[in-house]
Amino acid sequence: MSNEQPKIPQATAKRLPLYYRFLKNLHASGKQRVSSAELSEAVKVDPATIRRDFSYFGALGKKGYGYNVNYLLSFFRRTLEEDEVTEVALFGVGNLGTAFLNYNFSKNNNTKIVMAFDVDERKVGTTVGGVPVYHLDELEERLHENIPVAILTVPAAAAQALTDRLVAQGIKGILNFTPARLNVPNHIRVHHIDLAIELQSLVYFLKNYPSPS
Ligand SMILES: NC(=O)c1ccc[n+]([C@@H]2O[C@H](COP(=O)([O-])OP(=O)(O)OC[C@H]3O[C@@H](n4cnc5c(N)ncnc54)[C@H](O)[C@@H]3O)[C@@H](O)[C@H]2O)c1
Repeated sequence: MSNEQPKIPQATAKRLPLYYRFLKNLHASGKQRVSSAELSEAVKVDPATIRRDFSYFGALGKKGYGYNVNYLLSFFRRTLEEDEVTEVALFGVGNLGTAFLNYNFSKNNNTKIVMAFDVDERKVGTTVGGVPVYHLDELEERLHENIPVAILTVPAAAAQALTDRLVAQGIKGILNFTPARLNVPNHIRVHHIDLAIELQSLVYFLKNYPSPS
């Protein structure tokens, strides 16, 4: 995809996400155009640098008009590959898993849960939030290399054995909502979200570091 794009200097490329975020906000507020002076004020980059940066994108601002916000946004989206969706599999369609399936991540994100697994026969074969639920026995058959991420919302006791199977299947990242600490090879990334610990830590900070006002 990036083959068709002009080569952008690294310093310019680093500023892209900054411009992009600001332009998304502008677009959301209904603005159609923006001047380099306005952009400069918002992202704290001088207008000359902005004009040079934007000339790499083929966006030549018109005097007295500025830049077309839609044009810039579509350029940034292509360049930052935001259109590319990462597919995710979810394991454990219980209280938490069901909530995640019903919450459509893809609305404001570039990830999408495309399949779910459970061991409960009452759940297997159903569709939750538009996502099909398969039996865990079908993991090796269904999970393919285009699904690099797994969300674990199974009971803690089932988490490690499941993780071993996911690793054998070539998973790259795991978002772990169970309290179990997972053992994985170094090349696999695990993000652990422990709501009980987060809540405890919030309460601790409220008690020990009350706000100054
Ligand atoms: N519910 C919460 O608010 C909450 C909050 C924080 C963390 N957690 C953690 O998230 C996990 C899920 O919690 P929950 O409340 O949704 O539990 P739950 O009991 O409602 O759901 C667990 C689901 O996993 C399925 N399951 C069991 N073994 C499995 C396996 N090997 N493979 C696939 N599916 C399997 C069960 O059939 C069930 O549908 C737990 O580890 C829990 O500690 C839950």
